[in-house]
Amino acid sequence: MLGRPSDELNLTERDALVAHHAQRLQGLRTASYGLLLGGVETDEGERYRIGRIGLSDPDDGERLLIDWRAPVARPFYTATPLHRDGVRARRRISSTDRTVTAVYDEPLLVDVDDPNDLAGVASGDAALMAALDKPRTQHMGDIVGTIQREQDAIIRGPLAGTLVVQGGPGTGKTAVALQRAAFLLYEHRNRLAKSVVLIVGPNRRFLEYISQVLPSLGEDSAVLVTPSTLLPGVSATATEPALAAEFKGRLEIVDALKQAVRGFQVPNDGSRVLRPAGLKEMTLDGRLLHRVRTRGRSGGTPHNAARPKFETALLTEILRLEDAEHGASAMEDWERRADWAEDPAVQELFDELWPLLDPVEVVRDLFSEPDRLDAVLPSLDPALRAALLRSRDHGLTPADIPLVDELAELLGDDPRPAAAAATRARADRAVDLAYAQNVLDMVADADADEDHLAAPVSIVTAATLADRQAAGDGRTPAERAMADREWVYGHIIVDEAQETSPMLLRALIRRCPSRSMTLVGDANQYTATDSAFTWAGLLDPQVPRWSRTDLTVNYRTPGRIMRLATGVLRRIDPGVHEPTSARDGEHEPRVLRVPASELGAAAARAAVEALAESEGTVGVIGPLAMLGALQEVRAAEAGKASPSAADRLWVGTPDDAKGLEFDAVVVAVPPMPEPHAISSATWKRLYVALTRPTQRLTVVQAGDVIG
Ligand SMILES: Nc1ncnc2c1ncn2[C@@H]1O[C@H](COP(=O)(O)OP(=O)(O)OP(=O)(O)O)[C@@H](O)[C@H]1O
Repeated sequence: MLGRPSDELNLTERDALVAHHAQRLQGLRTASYGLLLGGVETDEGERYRIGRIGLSDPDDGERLLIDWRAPVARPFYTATPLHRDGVRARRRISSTDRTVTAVYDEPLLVDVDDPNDLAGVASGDAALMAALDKPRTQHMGDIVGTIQREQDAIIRGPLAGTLVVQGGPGTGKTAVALQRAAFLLYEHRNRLAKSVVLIVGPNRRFLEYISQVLPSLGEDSAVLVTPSTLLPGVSATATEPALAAEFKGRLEIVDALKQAVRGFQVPNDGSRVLRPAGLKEMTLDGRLLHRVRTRGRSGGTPHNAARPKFETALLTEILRLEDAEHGASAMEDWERRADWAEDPAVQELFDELWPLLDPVEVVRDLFSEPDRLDAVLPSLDPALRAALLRSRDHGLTPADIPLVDELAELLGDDPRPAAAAATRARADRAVDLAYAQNVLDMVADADADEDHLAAPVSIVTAATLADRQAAGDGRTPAERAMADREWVYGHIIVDEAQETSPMLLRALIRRCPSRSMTLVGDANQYTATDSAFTWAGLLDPQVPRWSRTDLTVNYRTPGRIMRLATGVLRRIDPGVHEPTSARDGEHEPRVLRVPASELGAAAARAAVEALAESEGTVGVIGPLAMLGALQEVRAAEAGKASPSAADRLWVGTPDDAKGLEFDAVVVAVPPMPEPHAISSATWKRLYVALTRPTQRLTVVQAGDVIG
């Protein structure tokens, strides 16, 4: 078969089978936690049980469980007494791991004017309330049992096009975005399992926080990155002034980068003297070099890929000079070119006049060499210029990453090894694809007798298997996507999307040119600059058509706390509409005023109290300057009575806290200027901090800006 030695074939077949079944088993195991979500009874008396995955009886093929994403499961989420969708009763089941903890029955065929009937309907809310009141852990849970109607419409929205989901804090944007990823992977499995969904979150802690959601829904064809880790092999660990970051995020920088690359192509600084081995020296004058540069640039080939074109042009000029000096040569042109190309002096000239460039190095050069920066951005404001310039060994910042990506495009690959490798890869791929199809046919035969295990994880296709085959190391499509800068994803989800700069959006569109994207975020949580954020401002220049849906119910922050938080937001926008809290909560927020010198100690005391008050998570949110002291509380707690205390305590800045939530939150507010002098980004950071709790809030402030 396909000319492979039979031993190798058997081994690979066995590997493919083992990998396939191991993946299926893992999916079934994961789905078995909280497997049964509930069910519906239709007007015709039919009953459907809804589950995390679909299952059929192996003996008679009867459907035992319907996958929550199947169209017939939809009324489980959307039916209400007013819009029953043919359903007369619903049952929701809550469970912890494999134990059922509560059953909520909800008749929908009711007289909505009869209070007795409505009592039954309220038990649907009880399931939601129970879910909202559950203590939080370090990992976000899925909401598959209690998705609300307005959320369901977003989750099941079409794959094509760009969808913006705008919603205030706690409206479930992250939860909905992840459920949507799981839905799309189910609905468009053939396409997305291969092409993979990219999920972009604000920071590493956030990715860790959401990391369990997709696996718990049986999905693994997703890659999770932050804007700092978007590019394989490059990561941004340094920071820079907001002024510089904002400027680098503008689309205008693309022209500057193009100019910067041109700055490396045959510098316009006079003539060069070539000293070939054993021959008379030769002067390459400015006009000649100009011609060579023009030919190298012709056709708009990326810089590195254009190097052979430049070399050919330079050699043509050298031959011409040689002919002029010594008369026409008897040797063939190609022989003479080959001879010259091997001369070390010529090679040195190639490297000097058209160096092969690395995108990271170009970024380093551009922002550490004042002359280079001035050449491409001649009339920069002095403060901005100072903010952009840094030492050459300064680390990359998140705003540099889209620039590195842009430069990678402008530079192209090193042409020499790549050309040969690409041809080889194409030939190998054809063989691997045919081979993988054979293995799959065999797996399908082996599966015929266990059809009931409707695969909860990605179905292995010939291309997928071929991909792993070609990679030679059993990597999944997600792993391959993560390692490939040029991977084109099937769909992109961006969380905290209000922080996306135009340049980052450009880099993301490059990874999904069809613009099949879901962007979730909140304009009121935009903190990168003091300007107001609008979705149209971000999207219109790069996404011709996009639609927007708003989420309006806050499932996290109790009403009592939300009122305090909204007061803060009204300082910058008196007409702002805050989301309505799903519950009012039981604990009034506490606001304590302390001398500035005692702020750290007071926040630490409040954190210890909060840890004692509940079993849940506690977040301490404060300014960067205070974090060291607060981290010490965290360390001290590790040694105290409750073994879980240190694990339950998190400490960070408002920016770190974006997207996260805690059962209890302590916000430390340092001394502030008069309210009118506080920047809008600072007010928004306070708003982010105050909206993180699910139960309790303590504000410890050195002034009186809160309350
Ligand atoms: N339908 C639901 N059922 C149960 N819990 C829900 C539901 N919708 C949202 N939640 C919960 O509400 C909390 C807030 O959700 P999420 O973090 O997704 O909000 P967000 O809009 O992303 O907030 P922020 O903008 O503040 O980051 C989470 O604990 C989430 O699980």
